[in-house]
Amino acid sequence: MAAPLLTVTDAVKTFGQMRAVDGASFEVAEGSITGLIGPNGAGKSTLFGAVAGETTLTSGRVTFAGEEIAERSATEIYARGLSRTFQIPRPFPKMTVLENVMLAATDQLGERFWNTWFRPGAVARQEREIRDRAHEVIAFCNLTAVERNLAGAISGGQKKLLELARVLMSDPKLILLDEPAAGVNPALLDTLVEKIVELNTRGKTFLIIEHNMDMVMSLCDPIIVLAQGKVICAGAPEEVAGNRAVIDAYLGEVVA
Ligand SMILES: Nc1ncnc2c1ncn2[C@@H]1O[C@H](COP(=O)(O)OP(=O)(O)OP(=O)(O)O)[C@@H](O)[C@H]1O
Repeated sequence: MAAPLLTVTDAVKTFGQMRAVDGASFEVAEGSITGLIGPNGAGKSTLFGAVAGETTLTSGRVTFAGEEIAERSATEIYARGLSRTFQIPRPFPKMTVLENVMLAATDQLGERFWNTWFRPGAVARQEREIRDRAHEVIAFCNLTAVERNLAGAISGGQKKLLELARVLMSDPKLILLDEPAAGVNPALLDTLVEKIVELNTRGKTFLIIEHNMDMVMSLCDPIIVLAQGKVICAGAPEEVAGNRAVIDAYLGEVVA
C-alpha cells in the first residue's frame, strides 16, 4: 500500500492547562477525501492550524509527502503543496473576485515576484500567466459571472467557492477545507460538492472538517472522529455512524 500523504502522530496542543489536542494520531491516504468530525471544541480547527503550520504543536509529529513538517512555517508547508481554507472566508472585500484569486498566486511567488521588478518584461509575462490561470480556476469554480464584482459583495456560498479558487492557484497536493458547507445554500452546496469530487478524480487529496453530516457521510471515506482532543474512531461512514463512542460523544454535546 502507498505511504499516507499526511501522517499526524501523537499530536498534543495545550493552551495553558487546556489540552485542545490530546495525543491525536491519524493518517490521510493519497487520493482520499477524508473527513474530520467531532463535537464543538473537539480540537479540529486547532489540528488544522498545526498541520498547516500556523501554530506549532506542543508535541507530536506531522509528516507530509514523506517529510517532517511540524517545525516548518506556514509558507514552507504551502510551498510543499498543502493549502487550506478557513471556516469564515477571508477574502479582501474591497478587491474584485479576480484580483483576490490573482493575489493568491502573487502571495506564493514571494521573493521571486519582487525579483521580477528588475526585469519588466518578465513582470508582464508573469502577470499574464497568473491572470490566465486565475481565469481558468474562476471558471472551474463557476465564478466567471461575478469575477469583476467586489469579493465583499458576493454571497456566502460564492465566498466559499472563492476560497476554493484561491487554494487551487497553488495546485496543492492536499487541500484542507474547514467547514465548506457552513452558510452555503443547497444549490451552491451541490456545486461545491461536485467540484470537490471532480478535483479528487483529478488526483487531489482532501481533508475536510464539516458539521453537515449528510455531506460528510456521502462525500468522505474514511471519517476520523475527534472528541476532547483524541481520535475516538476512524473508518468508513457506516462504521463511524454505528460506533457507540461516537454516538456518546455527540449525545454528550447535546446534553451539555
Ligand atoms: N488560541 C486559543 N487559546 C485558548 N484556547 C483555545 C485557542 N484555540 C482553541 N482553543 C480551545 O481549544 C479547544 C478546541 O478548539 P477548536 O476550535 O480546535 O475545536 P473545533 O473542534 O474546531 O470546534 P468547532 O467545531 O466548534 O469549530 C476549545 O476548547 C477552544 O476553546
